[in-house]
Amino acid sequence: MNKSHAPFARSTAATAAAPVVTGIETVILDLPTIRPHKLSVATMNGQVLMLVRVHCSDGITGTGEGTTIGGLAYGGESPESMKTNIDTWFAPVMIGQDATRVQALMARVGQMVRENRFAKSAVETALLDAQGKRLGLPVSELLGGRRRDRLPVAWTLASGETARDIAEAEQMLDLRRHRIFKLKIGARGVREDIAHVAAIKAALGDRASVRVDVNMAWSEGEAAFGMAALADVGCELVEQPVASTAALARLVRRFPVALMADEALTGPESAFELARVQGADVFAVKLEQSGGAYNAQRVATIADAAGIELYGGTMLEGAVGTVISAHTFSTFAHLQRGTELFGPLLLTEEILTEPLDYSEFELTVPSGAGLGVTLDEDRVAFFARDGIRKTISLTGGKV
Ligand SMILES: O=C(O)C[C@H]1C=CC(=O)O1
Ligand SMILES: [Mn+2]
Repeated sequence: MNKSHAPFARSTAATAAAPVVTGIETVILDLPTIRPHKLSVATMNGQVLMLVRVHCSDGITGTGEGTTIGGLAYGGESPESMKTNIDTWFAPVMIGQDATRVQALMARVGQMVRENRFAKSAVETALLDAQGKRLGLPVSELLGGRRRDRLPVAWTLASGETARDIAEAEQMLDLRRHRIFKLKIGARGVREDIAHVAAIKAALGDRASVRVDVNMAWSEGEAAFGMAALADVGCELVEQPVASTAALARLVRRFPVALMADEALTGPESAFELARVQGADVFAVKLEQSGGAYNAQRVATIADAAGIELYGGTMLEGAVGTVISAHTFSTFAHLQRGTELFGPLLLTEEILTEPLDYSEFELTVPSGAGLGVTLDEDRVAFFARDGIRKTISLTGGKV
């Protein structure tokens, strides 16, 4: 080997100096939501989080999260499959490896685990959290450096009832928490949905921006009719009305309303294809869908190069998944459409020792080392599946 390359030739295997991964733990949490959340693909009556902890030989532990929407209703992974796959397949590949070389270690995982973007995102988050704590730096700085400390946050109106959605939007405006609203449509007929959007936009007027997410429920014909009608009632953006990229490309720019890709966007390759066929005005970038923070940054770079706008999406993650997304979106060169990082606010329970700061329509990106948040271990133990709560209910409170 050429000696001059020696410093860069270190494998991910353990060296005397570098801390290594010593253990990986996973846990599933079942958390209640403030109300049912109705999407065209599923109605969520609670949220399930998979937390992963990566322990390292220097005593540092990093935490990551894997979360889905409606179990398997949205994609090929569930919190339970992530837990099984991390325990069974990721852990043996990672244990004993240099914990400080996050990208090299994730490449090693990638050689042994072909798919499983969500689980990879969770594990990469934990490695980044640990490395940030080790270096005393926020994860945003490991990702190239934040460009902003605060992110605008949209709220999703998805109670399924127009009047209740309007009341909820008014409450959010009063609290100065959200002024961008995403309406979940597609479960009902197109005309009924348009009337729903029109009523909400008419009630909120210029005080708020209104967008919709169809979650692929429409045919191309319904989408053509629906997008024209949505433009007429003052909706400014339509998210993933149809499933296919080819159909998105036929719909884009035909109507005076922006078209955003979500489900069609599953990482850099699909981002490149969407850009190539000019299939969207906006990308909803999600860390889990992209396969982690670095891949989300690659998606954002492709969008920038193609003149596509960016929106920071969510898989309705809890605090940990939300915060890694916030760190990553804070590094994007452009974030024209803001974010929807409201996941923790949909849950009735706080699992951090200090809640995230949502104020003045924005979320503050934490500035402490690593993710910059601390889990409340008692709460985690309480909500763990098969954990304390179950023990209490089985024993009638006598533990
Ligand atoms: O965008 C989605 O499809 C999923 C998610 C994001 C916000 C929300 O309410 O649901
Ligand atoms: Mn969506």
